[in-house]
Amino acid sequence: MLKINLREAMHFIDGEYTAGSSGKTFDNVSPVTGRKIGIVHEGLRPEVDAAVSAARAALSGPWGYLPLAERAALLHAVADGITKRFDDFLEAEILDTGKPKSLASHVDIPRGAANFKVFADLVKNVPTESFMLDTPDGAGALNYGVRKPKGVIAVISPWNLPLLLMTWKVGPALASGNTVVVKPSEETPLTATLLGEVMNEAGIPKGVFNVVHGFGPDSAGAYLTEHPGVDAITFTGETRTGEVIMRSAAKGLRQVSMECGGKNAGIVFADCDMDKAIEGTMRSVFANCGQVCLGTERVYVERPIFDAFVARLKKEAEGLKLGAPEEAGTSLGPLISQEHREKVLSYFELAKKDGATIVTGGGVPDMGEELSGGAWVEPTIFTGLPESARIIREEVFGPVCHIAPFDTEEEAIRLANDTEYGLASAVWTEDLSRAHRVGRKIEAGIVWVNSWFLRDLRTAFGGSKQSGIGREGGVHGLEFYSELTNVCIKL
Ligand SMILES: NC(=O)c1ccc[n+]([C@@H]2O[C@H](COP(=O)([O-])OP(=O)(O)OC[C@H]3O[C@@H](n4cnc5c(N)ncnc54)[C@H](O)[C@@H]3O)[C@@H](O)[C@H]2O)c1
Ligand SMILES: O=C/C=C/C=C(\O)C(=O)O
Repeated sequence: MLKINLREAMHFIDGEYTAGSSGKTFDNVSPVTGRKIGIVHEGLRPEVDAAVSAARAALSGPWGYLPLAERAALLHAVADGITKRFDDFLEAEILDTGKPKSLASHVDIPRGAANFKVFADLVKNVPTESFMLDTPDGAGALNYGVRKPKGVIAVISPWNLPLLLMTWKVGPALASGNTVVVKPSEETPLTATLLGEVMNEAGIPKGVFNVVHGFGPDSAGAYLTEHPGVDAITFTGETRTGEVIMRSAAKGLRQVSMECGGKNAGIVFADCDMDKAIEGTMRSVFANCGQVCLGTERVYVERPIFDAFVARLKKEAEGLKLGAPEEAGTSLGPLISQEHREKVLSYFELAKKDGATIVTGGGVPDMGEELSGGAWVEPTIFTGLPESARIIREEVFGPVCHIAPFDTEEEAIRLANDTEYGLASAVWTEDLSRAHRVGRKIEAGIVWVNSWFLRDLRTAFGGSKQSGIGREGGVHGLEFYSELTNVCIKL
């Protein structure tokens, strides 16, 4: 089935794969073994120029004239194409990330398809506003809103859920009639590359979907976000990168959507269902080796159940099976890279220096000869740190949490909110009134009660404070990806 070569990731520009003209490449390295698995062509200004030109031209080509129902049907064909090529996407995603096959096949790839279906359906069914205005002559005027595409959208995406997070933006952008230039993370180029093939197979006109590979600064990412031919930028990644991109977007007053970092709290009340709280907290701390922006890095547990909770989480964490993606029973893969492992391990060292109690983990596991070059770390739990410790304040993005006790509901809310981030939170309680009370008081874009990462794509998604700007998902995504014109007709 696979026509493209996963060992040589090319740009996808104007419906064609191309190595570009920069002549520069970089290595794609397996996080599982540390070995080179292929090369990636690096895009510089000429490649970005070509992709943006193709995307601009496509706006006034057949894509620009398609009736909405046909555009939606094409996006369904893209979703079906992903599903048909499920194994190819799985292979590509696993090669890049090293995540367990079970995780990628249940979360990443199905969501890649869903992100096209949901927004294709939504765009057909969302109304726009309409107001009748009284006028002195008594005849009145009719106002109604018309949604139009914004134009060329730059999509800058990260490495942790590469297909899921890229299509989460490309789906609504295309559903709204835009064209896109995607700059996937340099760590994970493959599923975006493969998507080009699916776009062609589905019949998406050339130039509508483009991919340029490369890094951020002085590379494809910076050149794309600075490009005057880009009308809006949607970004997922670190808060500090978001700041740089906002500066680029200021030139020409281009709109941004920012989905950035988090330092999310889990709050476990003594009245919780302990089994649910343990299962959910395990996932929220360790899923994808802790590399989920919505993940819990701070757990606050009501004092009467603190010791029991810590003991159970430790037991579960020690039962996780680290291993290669295809190995049966693997529940935890490696981190994305050696560089990221250095960062995570440096936080472990800081925690130890600050006097943390190591409940479990805290180091590098022995994975045997074959996997010794991979970016492995032990699932880790700390307790006993003051709230001022850096590992409690800064996003680590690894398989680690700190657990602290609390005594009152007010204290738990204060602790959860005591952060410069505001992305997500998970609250564990069987008390319905408390769930509502606490849910509203958490300063975050998303609060889950008795669940985590339970996604309904019609809902608003995004972060408050330094976790982001704006909301995507459902109609909120369509707001960002379209330009609303009010037509006022004097009757
Ligand atoms: N809020 C969310 O929905 C969400 C989702 C996933 C990840 N994240 C966050 O993403 C981070 C992890 O991802 P990452 O390490 O890939 O983030 P990152 O900010 O390092 O990189 C994200 C993307 O930005 C590009 N980039 C970097 N510098 C750039 C520049 N100057 N100009 C243009 N592009 C540039 C990168 O090449 C990459 O494609 C974490 O902070 C995590 O919390 C947030
Ligand atoms: O790592 C962050 C996960 C983000 C998830 C989404 O953007 C989503 O589920 O739409």
